[in-house]
Amino acid sequence: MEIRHTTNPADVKHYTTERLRQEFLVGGLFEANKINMVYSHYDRLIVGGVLPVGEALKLEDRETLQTEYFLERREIGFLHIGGGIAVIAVDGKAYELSKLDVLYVGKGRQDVTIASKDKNDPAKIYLVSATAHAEYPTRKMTAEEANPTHLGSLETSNERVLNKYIHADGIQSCQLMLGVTTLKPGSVWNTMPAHVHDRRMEAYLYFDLNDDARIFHMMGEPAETRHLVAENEQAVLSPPWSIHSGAGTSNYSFCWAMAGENYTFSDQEFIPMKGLR
Ligand SMILES: O=C[C@H](O)[C@@H](O)CC(=O)C(=O)O
Ligand SMILES: [Zn+2]
Repeated sequence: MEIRHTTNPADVKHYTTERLRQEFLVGGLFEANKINMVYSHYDRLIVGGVLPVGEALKLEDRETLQTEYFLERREIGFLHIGGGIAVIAVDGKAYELSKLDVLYVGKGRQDVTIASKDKNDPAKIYLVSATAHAEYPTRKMTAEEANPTHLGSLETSNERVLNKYIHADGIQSCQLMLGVTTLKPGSVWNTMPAHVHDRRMEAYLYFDLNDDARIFHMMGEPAETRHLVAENEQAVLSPPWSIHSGAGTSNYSFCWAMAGENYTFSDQEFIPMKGLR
């Protein structure tokens, strides 16, 4: 899989648009019959996309991980982002996922395969994996079970619903946290006021955008902001020192996932508006 190394904020402020995209933007994840993954050295988080249209695809990359099996020292979350029903088999037990369902699989499960139930109606599955030291049970959660939190307002163009799946009060994990935020029609801003959490990195996957829609994803140190222009189904790797906020040309959804220290969703430092540059 592709490896992305870490960067120093003192250097990043000198990056061109192209270099920023090379380091932080991830595209092309969803290709027929492939599991495409990117290994970030920020908290060793792996993000990936799966679009199974044939035989079940096995989760593996021995060349990169140099372990006997993928989850030997890792845990993983799968999020169904659209299309037909997905079938994820974990050591022989099959779980069916529909849109916005999440499946967590803990350390130690040796055989994980991903397929579409109907090859003519393929599923799109996004995955996020972090290193793990202990085993937690495999668990599926639907959006309804994910404890929706209502945030923002239409007046400030950021009315949205935040669903937390994998976190301290939801699906248990070692360090992985994962959820989905969906903007209401007419709302375009996510995560503003912005925040940072130097204890954890974060990865976003933007989805449910039209082909012509774009997200201007805000990143950088609060007083040194930059942006990435993202398309549908592109991911952003957000360093722990960076804000992660976006404005779209329409409403959209995004998956947010975090790994690192402090397994507490509310461990965030909000940036006062006067602190943004
Ligand atoms: O640390 C938490 C993450 O940045 C997201 O949960 C923020 C988010 O989804 C939102 O405000 O809409
Ligand atoms: Zn955050």
